[in-house]
Amino acid sequence: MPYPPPPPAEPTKTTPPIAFVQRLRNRAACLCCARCGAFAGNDALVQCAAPSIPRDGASLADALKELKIKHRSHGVVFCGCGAVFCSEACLDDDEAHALHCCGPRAEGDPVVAFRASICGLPYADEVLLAVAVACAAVNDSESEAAAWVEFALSAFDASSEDIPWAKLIEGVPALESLGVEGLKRVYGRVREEALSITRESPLVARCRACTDAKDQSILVEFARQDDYDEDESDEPPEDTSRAALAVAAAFADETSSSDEEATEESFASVAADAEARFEPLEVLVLSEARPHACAPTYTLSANSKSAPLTLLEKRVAPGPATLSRVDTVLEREDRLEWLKMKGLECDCSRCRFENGESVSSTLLRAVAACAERDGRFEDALRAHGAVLAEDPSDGDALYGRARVHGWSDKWGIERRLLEEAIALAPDHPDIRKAVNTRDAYHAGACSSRTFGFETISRGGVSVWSSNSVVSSEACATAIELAEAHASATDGWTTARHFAVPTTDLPVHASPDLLKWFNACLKDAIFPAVAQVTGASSEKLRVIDAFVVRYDASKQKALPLHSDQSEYSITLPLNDRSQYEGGGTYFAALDEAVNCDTGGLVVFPGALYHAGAPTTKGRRYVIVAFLFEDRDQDELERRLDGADRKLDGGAGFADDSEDDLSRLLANMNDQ
Ligand SMILES: O=C(O)CCC(=O)C(=O)O
Ligand SMILES: [Fe+2]
Repeated sequence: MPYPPPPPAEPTKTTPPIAFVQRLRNRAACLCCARCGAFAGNDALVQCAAPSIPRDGASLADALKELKIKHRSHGVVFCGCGAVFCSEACLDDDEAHALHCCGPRAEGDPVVAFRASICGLPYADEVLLAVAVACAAVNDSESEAAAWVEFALSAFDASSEDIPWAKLIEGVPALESLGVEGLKRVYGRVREEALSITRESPLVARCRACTDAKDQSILVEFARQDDYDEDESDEPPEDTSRAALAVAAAFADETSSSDEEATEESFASVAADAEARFEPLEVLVLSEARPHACAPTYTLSANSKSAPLTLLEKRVAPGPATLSRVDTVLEREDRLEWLKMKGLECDCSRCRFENGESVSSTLLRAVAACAERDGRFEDALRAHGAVLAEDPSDGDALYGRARVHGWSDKWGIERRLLEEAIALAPDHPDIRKAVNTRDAYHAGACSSRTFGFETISRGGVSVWSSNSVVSSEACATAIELAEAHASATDGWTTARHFAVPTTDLPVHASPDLLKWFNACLKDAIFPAVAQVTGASSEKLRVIDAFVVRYDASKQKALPLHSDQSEYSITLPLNDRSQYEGGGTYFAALDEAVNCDTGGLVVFPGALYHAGAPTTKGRRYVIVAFLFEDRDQDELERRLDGADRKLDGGAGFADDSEDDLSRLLANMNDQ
């Protein structure tokens, strides 16, 4: 990718939420430590078990025993009531939990009865959360929870929901001071104010981070059990955890060498849609203090140990730290509707901008940034456009406008806009960097060589592979250059690609490697890609190119993903005798495609693919993201005047910046 994706979240201030809710049978199947919010247990085991375990706490431990998981060795601590903790310390520390815990309680205890009666309610999580908050408040009058409860009591009408609060009070006399009315109010407030925080499924993240071989083999074994998820409820089967585990299975050492076929089978059958099917973890956080904005400056995200308040942008608008009470993806009317239900009105900069009012450039930056984060690219362009209307040489907006086109797969337009941007804001560091990357790679005339390719097709999907495109001597040189550069600098990077980071080194970071690669592009790679895809070799362009290093004892694989490219290539640099496994796995083909040193795999970037695990040794491969710059033709054709008549004479009389923008906008529409 030519740019980093939306800025990596930078935790600036940690504000622990008042309470976490544990969703034992929710769709996301994730458990958090009831005390600190850490994902309970070592990795995914408990989370995986969640769909199949009964909600009432007493049988949780039994259910897990049946699953033959030695959960204690994974650091999970269960309270008999069904609450899960990450450690004994957290269990001991959680005084609020101790208050309403029904673990040591006998069958028929009012608290047990209370839990049993709420577990079927659609808002059971919020009820539990309200109980946790109420308990924390009566336990510690200094706590944030206490202040929050006080607020709820003073400012909220009792909720009419039919929940047996009296039973709870019967079992937890300390709650008597709040009374049924008080508990109702707290609950009502929780429902109104609880903020749903979504984030990437922790399960996926965990699987990704899972490097311990022992854990992996347990995960794999678990993924293969057929009967663990039998669920007698009417709900549709929840197999997302299995899917995640199948992804994890693909990472496992033992199985990929001893029972490769079985692993590949389970991997292929479920992993393709695994990520798409995960519902993100929801942590409900109560946060009355921070004002709402539809393009907030902060977000709350669940981390491994806490829920940090995260600054969304480095260059944020001045003013108070804001959080959004609504999903920022919603249209204005829907947001207002939701806010109304929460008793809030909104007059934030985003609402005003969307209402046609004028908003300062500083605030528009936050509006644009929020739109970019949400993937609302049209909205982002409107906001960048409004900044540029005020100041046509605003570097941030010029860069933002180009970047958004890149993210929308309009790489040709992105290039033109970068050209325009560098002319208007030559000192802007991001624009300069993007232009330098763009200009680094070969573009133009290529050799007319042809290569022997095998086409692997299934269900309308094709991938091409050739065993000899670049010589093995040349490939050995590339490895030497890459390693030499890595040891002379900061080494291999691991965070250049946000969603699926590889251990890699950008080709353009090393002048020698770049020179080597450009010669390969011109002489072999572009002609080869053109040969199989039908693209014009002269119009092929590199979006990004990097040397990836897989190592059986370090990063051995890459999860399923699609690339931001029209075509992608992988070019193995070392001999197959130096490693086992490896190759590019294609979900649609259900096959990992690999080739000899200097060979080439070419595929459409949109195809769902993964880096198959390198199970032994080390594997080097060059990956490049490419596109065919057809827009150049289009631009020339239009500027030639060919379209002026069609445009009724209103077309592109000169190539002023305005006309270029219009032209680009027109091309956008096509
Ligand atoms: O290693 C491979 O074969 C695939 C790498 C890949 O897909 C990527 O880096 O985007
Ligand atoms: Fe990829």
